Amino acid sequence: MHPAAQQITTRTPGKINLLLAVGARGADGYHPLVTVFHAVGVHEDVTVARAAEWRLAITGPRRLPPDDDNLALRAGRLLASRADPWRTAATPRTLAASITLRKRVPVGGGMAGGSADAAGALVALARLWRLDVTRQQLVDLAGELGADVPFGISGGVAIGTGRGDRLTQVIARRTFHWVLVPDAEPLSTPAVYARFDEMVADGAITPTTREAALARVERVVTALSAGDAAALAASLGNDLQEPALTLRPRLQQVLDLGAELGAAGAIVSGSGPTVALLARDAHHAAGLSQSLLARGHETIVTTSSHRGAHVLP
Ligand SMILES: C[C@](O)(CO)[C@H](O)COP(=O)(O)OP(=O)(O)OC[C@H]1O[C@@H](n2ccc(N)nc2=O)[C@H](O)[C@@H]1O
Ligand SMILES: Nc1ncnc2c1ncn2[C@@H]1O[C@H](COP(=O)(O)OP(=O)(O)OP(=O)(O)O)[C@@H](O)[C@H]1O
Repeated sequence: MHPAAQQITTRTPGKINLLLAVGARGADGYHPLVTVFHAVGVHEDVTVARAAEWRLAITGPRRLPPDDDNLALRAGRLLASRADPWRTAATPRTLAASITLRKRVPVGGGMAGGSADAAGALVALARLWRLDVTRQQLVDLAGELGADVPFGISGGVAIGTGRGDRLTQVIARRTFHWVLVPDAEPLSTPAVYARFDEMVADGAITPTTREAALARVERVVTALSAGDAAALAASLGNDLQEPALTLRPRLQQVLDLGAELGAAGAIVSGSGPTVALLARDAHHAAGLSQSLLARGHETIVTTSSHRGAHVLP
C-alpha cells in the first residue's frame, strides 16, 4: 500500500446555467428549478493537508477574507461530522485539515465558485483521510451545503431539478467557446430570488411551469449533442435574468454589446452578475474578447469543461 498522502489538491469547475427555469417559491423558501448546468474551464483548486485543527488560506486572482463561514470550511466540518461510517484503518483519529483555496471563479458572480470550493474540499478531504466513501455519497452530502454544490462534484453537463441539486448527467462531449464578462460588484443570490418573487407578485414575470421547462431542456440538450452553437444560442434562457437586470441595470449594456459584436448568444449566468457570451469557435471567442477589452471590460475566455471535482496528480 502507498503511504498516506500528506497533501491533496483537487480542481473543480465553475458553471453557467444554459437554462434556468424557475418555478414559484415553495413553503421551504426555495424555488423548484429545471436547469441545465454547464461546467466551464474556470477552475477552483483546493489543497488540503493534514493538521491538528482547521485552518484556511485563500490565494489566486479572486480574493475574499478567509472567515469561518467559508463554504470550503463548512464542507470540511460537515464531512468530519459524518465520517464515522466511512473510516478505514488509514483514517486519522482527528479529522481536521489546513485548506488552501486558489480562486479563479469571480466571487458572488453567479458561477458557483463557493460551491466549487465546497465540492473540491469534500473530494480532497475524502482522499486525504482515506475514507471509504462513494462519489454518490459525497454528492448527497454536497446537497446539504447548497443547491449548486452537487454539480461541482459531477461537472460536465447535467440537468438539475428540485432545488437544482437533483442531477441527471447528460453526455455532451462537444466543446463550446465562451467569453465571460465579470462585473466589479457581486450580486447576492437570495436577493435575486427575492426580486424574482417581487416581480412575480407585481405580474411583471410568471414562474415557469415544469412542463414548459422540460420542453426547453430538450432543445438545449439537442443543440448540445449536435455541437451546434447557433441552436444552443437560440435555446439559452434564464428566468433570473430580468430580476438580476433590475438590480444591476448596467448588465443590459454588456448583453447588448455582446450582440452588437456578433456573439452567437448572450445570457446572465445563474443569479448574475457575470454575463456569458457564446462564441462560434475559439477564433471568434478571441476576437470578441479583444473587442470587449478595447471597450474597457474584463473578460475570461473559456470552454466547456468535461470533468467535475477531481484530484490533481
Ligand atoms: C442561482 C443558482 O446558482 C442556479 O444554479 C442556484 O439556484 C443557487 O444555488 P446556491 O447559491 O447553491 O443556493 P443555496 O446556497 O442552496 O441557497 C441560497 C439561497 O438561494 C435561494 N434559492 C436557491 C436555490 C433554489 N432552488 N431556490 C432558491 O430560492 C434561497 O433564497 C436560498 O436561501
Ligand atoms: N469559498 C467561497 N468562495 C466564494 N464565496 C464564498 C465562499 N464561501 C463563502 N462565500 C460567500 O458566499 C457568497 C457567494 O459566493 P459565490 O462566489 O459562490 O457566489 P455565486 O457564484 O453567485 O454563487 P451561486 O452561483 O452558487 O449562487 C460570497 O459573497 C461569500 O460571502
